[in-house]
Amino acid sequence: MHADHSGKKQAREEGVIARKLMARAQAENAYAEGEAILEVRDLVKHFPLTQGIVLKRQVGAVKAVDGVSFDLHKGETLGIVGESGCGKSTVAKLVTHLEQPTAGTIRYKGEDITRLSGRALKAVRRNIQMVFQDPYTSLNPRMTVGDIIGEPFDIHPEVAPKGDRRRKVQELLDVVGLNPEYINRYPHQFSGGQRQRIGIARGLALRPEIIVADEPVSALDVSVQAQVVNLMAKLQDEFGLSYMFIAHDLSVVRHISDRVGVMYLGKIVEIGTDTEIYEHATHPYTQALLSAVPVPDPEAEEGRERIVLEGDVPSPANPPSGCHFRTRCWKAQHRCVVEEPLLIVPENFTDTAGDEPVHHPSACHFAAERASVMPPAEG
Ligand SMILES: Nc1ncnc2c1ncn2[C@@H]1O[C@H](COP(=O)(O)OP(=O)(O)OP(=O)(O)O)[C@@H](O)[C@H]1O
Repeated sequence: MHADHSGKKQAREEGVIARKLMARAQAENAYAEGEAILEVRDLVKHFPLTQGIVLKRQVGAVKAVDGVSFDLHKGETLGIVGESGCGKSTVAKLVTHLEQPTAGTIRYKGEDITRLSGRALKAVRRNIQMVFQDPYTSLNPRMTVGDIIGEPFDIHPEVAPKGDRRRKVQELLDVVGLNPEYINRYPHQFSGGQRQRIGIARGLALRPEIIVADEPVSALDVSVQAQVVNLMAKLQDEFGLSYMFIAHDLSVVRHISDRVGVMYLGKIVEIGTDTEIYEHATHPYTQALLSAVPVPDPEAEEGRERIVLEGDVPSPANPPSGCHFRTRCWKAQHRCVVEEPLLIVPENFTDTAGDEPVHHPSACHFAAERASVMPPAEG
């Protein structure tokens, strides 16, 4: 009796949150360009490590995401960059509610959406969509392109009533630069770049406000990568989308990102505008990544320093004490072993020319610019 009552109460509350979120999403100008529509604070995801087959015992935890905070502003692209295993995909899954966080909060348009269920979750999911990395495995080979792109309408029939679906799917094909007549074809009949366009069309079907793209171009040839990134930039303008764009190297996100966050072992170690990160990086890890960014002009390449990081990323099940990066850092000192650096704007600190104060946060006790590793500014 009591359980039934609380179940009804929960359903009612979910309904209220769902309606609030839908109403806000529909109020076109409720959120102006540049306002934070997503606020992530102290997000943590630990995956338990267990031993034993019958009686499973927890013997530790993989600290995939270990205290991540950032804002995503309306209409912007936030690039998230870092080596394999640093927790980028897990952040993406937490934001899109494919995983539940161990701790921390996610607010969407001011509303706490961290632990939603039922109708409220459905409403949020409609507005925060994911585009996956691998266009070869993320599309069901037995479904036609029309069915793949139209599948989200099964869950949200209010967006496209049955009789209107074919037209909507054809519109989406057109929007992503594919021939609307291909609606009955199967994924294997398309190239890698075209398949990623199909994935993007599917992500757009419910007219979300936020798209979380997890390495959307990493599986594609370099020549095709630029086309897909350009398409995403065009769609962003057309639909006023906000993107979280995940990649493992800095060169991919440079063209599209307004701001970039650099992740290492479950934490953001530096975050700033594209100019701050690409021209005034102060964290040694960001500098190492920047030094590996290829530049086409051999003259510009001359005199640039290449920082080669020793060893692999340590296991997130057993990260180093203090600063997680210290085991691979040439600046590491005793302080780095005992004191974890906070992600803060370094105090009284100016750029390499000594005239501009540095304004962006960097989680390093010895944050400082190193001009010799920066790739030249984009022309
Ligand atoms: N479901 C899970 N169970 C246990 N460990 C997991 C799970 N998902 C991810 N991990 C671990 O969490 C860490 C972070 O993984 P994640 O996939 O988020 O990293 P990533 O930076 O996206 O790497 P990649 O680019 O290789 O996908 C890794 O050590 C990974 O093995």
